[in-house]
Amino acid sequence: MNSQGASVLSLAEDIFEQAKAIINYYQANNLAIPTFSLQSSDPPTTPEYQSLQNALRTSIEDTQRLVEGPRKFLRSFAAQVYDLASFRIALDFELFTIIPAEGEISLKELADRAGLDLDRVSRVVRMLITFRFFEEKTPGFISHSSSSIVLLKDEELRCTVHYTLDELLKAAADSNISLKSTPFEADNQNCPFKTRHGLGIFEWYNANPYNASRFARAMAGATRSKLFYGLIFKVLSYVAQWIVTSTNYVGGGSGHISMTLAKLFPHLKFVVQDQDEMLIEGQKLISDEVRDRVFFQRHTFFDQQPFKDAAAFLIRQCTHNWCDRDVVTIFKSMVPGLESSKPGTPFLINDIIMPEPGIWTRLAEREVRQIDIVMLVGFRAKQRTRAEFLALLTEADPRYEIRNVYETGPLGLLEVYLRQ
Ligand SMILES: C[S@@+](CC[C@H](N)C(=O)[O-])C[C@H]1O[C@@H](n2cnc3c(N)ncnc32)[C@H](O)[C@@H]1O
Repeated sequence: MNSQGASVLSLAEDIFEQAKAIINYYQANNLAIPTFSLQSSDPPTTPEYQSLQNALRTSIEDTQRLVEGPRKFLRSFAAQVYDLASFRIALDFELFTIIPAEGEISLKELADRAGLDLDRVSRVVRMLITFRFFEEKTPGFISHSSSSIVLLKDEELRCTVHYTLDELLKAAADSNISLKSTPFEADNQNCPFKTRHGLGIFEWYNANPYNASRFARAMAGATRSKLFYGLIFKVLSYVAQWIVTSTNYVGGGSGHISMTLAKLFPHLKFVVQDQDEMLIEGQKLISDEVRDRVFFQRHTFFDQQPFKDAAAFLIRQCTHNWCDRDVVTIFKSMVPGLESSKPGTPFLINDIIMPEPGIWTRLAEREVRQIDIVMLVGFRAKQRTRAEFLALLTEADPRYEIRNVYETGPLGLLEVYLRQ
């Protein structure tokens, strides 16, 4: 049935069938069915499970919309500002890490240790309890819930939520000011982040090492995706068969991807190029297992690529930070590196490849469009479709060709070569 003809009852029937399919998946794969207990494990991340999950979430969302109607929806949609304010306070005052993994803490002790008065700590915590973050099983005593404990245990996820609710939320709030002041300019000097913080995002991180370190940890966690490793693995396995040399990773951040890939490909070396702050973070993360095969090099991708004879060049989640004009420069700067490597050296672009509207399911499309708007707020940049990538590559050098596109998941991969 198309969504216009959906009724609450037909949607409820869909929900029942979709929930059964999810339970069948758990049973068929011998997995424990999720509960709200602290021991409950994360849902699977396989494409098959994600498609079942998406279908059920879409039906639940549609049912909720029909039942509450647009007026009530809009009220709670706009009130998310206050939900986020509570979350932000809880993160800034470290409530997620002060509350112990096991047992309870009194609100009084929580307030003392957080350095905030009892009244406001209690109100924030009780607000979050309405979202199943934390529990108050004994009046006045707080414990973790299955939702909040992940923010205690997973530091990278905590960093992701925190930097989003800190520097990015502030910038997002000023989007209108930024776009009204320069409605026809789109680059990182004319973006909401700069309007709010006075500097472009990377200059700001260079000037704010605490935030840069949090951002680097967030990147390491938020983008750790099995699907990504699957895609890169596929292409590097092919490359690694016949070249035993270095893979060059441009804008490689702290080098966490290279470190993981170095473990998967023990005969490959990796050169991670980035700005100072990210490389310092990388030196902290590197383990002895890969120390002799992952190297760091300070390099801006706007300058000509100095690395020669690479097995592959990889740029991951960088082009989305830059406007078209800058991406053309990045692609042009890569040419000397490709020309000084063996013919057929791939240039791998690992980023979201935006779908044309309406091709993906509604929730899957929303997820990548949210990231597209992050790029607008942070950089006045964008996520690009395959056709948009091709146009910029061709403008940079007409010899560029896209030979393969892997776009089975949210993070895609373009396999690009310089035609001989
Ligand atoms: C969104 S992060 C992606 C990091 C990493 N590639 C990953 O996938 O986790 C963008 C990276 O681009 C780097 N960057 C920004 N400007 C750069 C420049 N001019 N040259 C090289 N790297 C740069 C940033 O420091 C940051 O590490």
